[in-house]
Amino acid sequence: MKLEWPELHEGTQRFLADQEFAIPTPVQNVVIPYVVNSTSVSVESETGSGKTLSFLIPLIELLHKQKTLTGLLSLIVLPTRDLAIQVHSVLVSLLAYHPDLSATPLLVLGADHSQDKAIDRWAKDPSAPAVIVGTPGRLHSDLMSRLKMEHTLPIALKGFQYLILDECDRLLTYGGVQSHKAMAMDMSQQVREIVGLLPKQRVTGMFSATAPPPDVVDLVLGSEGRTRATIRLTREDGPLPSALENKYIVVDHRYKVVRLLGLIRRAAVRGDKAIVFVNQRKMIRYLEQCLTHPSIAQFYSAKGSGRPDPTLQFIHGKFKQGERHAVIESFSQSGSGAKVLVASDVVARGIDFTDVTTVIQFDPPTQKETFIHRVGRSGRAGRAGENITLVDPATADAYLAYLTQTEHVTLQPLEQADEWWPVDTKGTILTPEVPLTEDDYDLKHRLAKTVGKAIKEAKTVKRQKDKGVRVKEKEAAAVQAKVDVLVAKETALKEKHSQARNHPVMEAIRSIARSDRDFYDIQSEAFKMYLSGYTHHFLGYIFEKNKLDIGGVATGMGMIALPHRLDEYKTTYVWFVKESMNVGEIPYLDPGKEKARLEKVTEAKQRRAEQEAAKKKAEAERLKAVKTKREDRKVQRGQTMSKEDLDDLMDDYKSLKRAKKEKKR
Ligand SMILES: Nc1ncnc2c1ncn2[C@@H]1O[C@H](COP(=O)(O)OP(=O)(O)OP(=O)(O)O)[C@@H](O)[C@H]1O
Repeated sequence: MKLEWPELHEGTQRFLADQEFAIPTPVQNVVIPYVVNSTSVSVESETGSGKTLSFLIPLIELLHKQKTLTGLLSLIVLPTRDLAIQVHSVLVSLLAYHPDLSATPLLVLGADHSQDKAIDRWAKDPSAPAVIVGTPGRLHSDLMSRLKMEHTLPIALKGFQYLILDECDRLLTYGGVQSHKAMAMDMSQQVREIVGLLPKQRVTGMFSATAPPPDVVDLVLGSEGRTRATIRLTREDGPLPSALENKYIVVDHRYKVVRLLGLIRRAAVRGDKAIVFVNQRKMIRYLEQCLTHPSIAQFYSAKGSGRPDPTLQFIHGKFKQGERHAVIESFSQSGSGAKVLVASDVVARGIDFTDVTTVIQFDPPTQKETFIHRVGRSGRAGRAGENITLVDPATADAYLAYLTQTEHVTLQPLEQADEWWPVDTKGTILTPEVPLTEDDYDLKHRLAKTVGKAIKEAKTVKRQKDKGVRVKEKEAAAVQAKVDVLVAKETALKEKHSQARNHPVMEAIRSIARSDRDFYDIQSEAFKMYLSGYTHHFLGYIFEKNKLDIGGVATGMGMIALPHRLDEYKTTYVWFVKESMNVGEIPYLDPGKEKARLEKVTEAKQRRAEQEAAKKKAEAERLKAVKTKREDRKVQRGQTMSKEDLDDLMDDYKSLKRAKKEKKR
């Protein structure tokens, strides 16, 4: 396939020359001519392949073709604000080369009011030519509803030409994860309603690295009588760019954080730019507290390599838009030394970070398509890149097999993995002393099933013996021997498990937890969320809740105690060494917070003491009242006998005597 730019407007040619884009990418090569000729397209093309310009360049060409530009000319819908900002900025740069096009590029985003005035101005006069880039929520419930309510939609849509749905599968379907379902269903409904309002005579472009199902495409593009093309430009042998290397490391939950420090050190030593994808934002908060702590930062230092220590940044969906934008901008800039961004999936799709060399998946993604999008943050536009996915021994085989068979992505073990552990201040590599093997893990699960059963069996035999039931001695001894063997194995394995605690990184994390209440709270929250989030996985048959090594997760996070409420997980075999300290006594480092906490503790103690004293007093009064009542009754009873009953008794006695005398006579 010969790659050359088609005949484009002179402004676009200058833009491409300035960007030094000598030839189009394959997707641009195919898509641009279709759209310029008013053919709707559904495009599936790998991450980083240049889809953005494949829809923006023809937009400009279409605008040039139009005689008069009026109202909303094109609508570009994207699933996240960051992505919308990015696409809007490319559009603005491109339009700058076309001063003769009088279309205003507007950005319509939820929780961003910087463009409110411009949007308001346009909504008041929607015949003004505009191209709108936005996210579904704000477009649907703000802009479109307003135009509908003010009956100006027909004016606004008079000159409408081109609808673009980028990351269309995310916009129109949900990823199959329950926790996100409600939100994503909402988004797809909003998008469908927006599409329903637009003129049927239009060009539509649907773009993603992971196409939605054909019925969803039909719904948007129309199945019959429309000029449309389905373009699939992914490689035959897999959906990922060929320059991407895909690797994995098997790591027990106990060593997951330790291993992450090792991989950050690897990035530092090599001067990489890496993104670490983590499933939950609370875990990101925990990692932020943990990794940026001075006692932990030493473990991933690049000391001795001649390179500076890495810069760490963090991002998740709860960051304010301004902060999010600042992090994305600063991470995108190149600089000396390694950069590591610990991120949630908020930046998994579409964000065009420059020169990301490595993607580390701390957790396997919970949504099907996310793997491809996460990995696609590196190896963009033909550059080299690598993906390192962390898998735990219990799920490794099944997960890797799933990736190969269903996603057509085969991961290779990370070479020289033994080197990539944290270091101490002298530069010595802190390899775990007792790495747990897959066999250990299997054994643990077998023991979980057999030890309890064997102990129960032995108890039944003992009970029968105690009752005098005759039990064959040989059989009883065999049952006991079985118990002894299993318990010995269990003890040895437990010992091996608990030895993981001795790793200096874990000791350092526990030491923070013992002395910093904020850290302890964040850590406990992250742990709880990790457990509940573990089940919200589209591969629930691989990531089974009752097989999760809870004790391992807690140990690996450097926890000193397990949160109380783990009832839900009682089926799991939890091996965890709890520290003897009373966690209620962990202080806040912030003097103000600690003072307030101590005051609260004192108040609570005082309140408890007062309540106790009041209770005692009430009890004493009650007892006293009961005693008095009893004594009163006794006295009362005594008085009645002497006054009335004794007289009666005497009378009875006298009359009896009299009667006897008379009888004798
Ligand atoms: N013709 C070209 N030649 C060289 N680089 C290009 C060309 N077109 C685009 N690029 C660059 O390629 C990078 C990736 O482009 P883009 O963000 O459009 O990818 P994408 O296919 O949308 O990726 P994703 O699926 O992750 O959203 C960008 O940095 C862009 O500037």
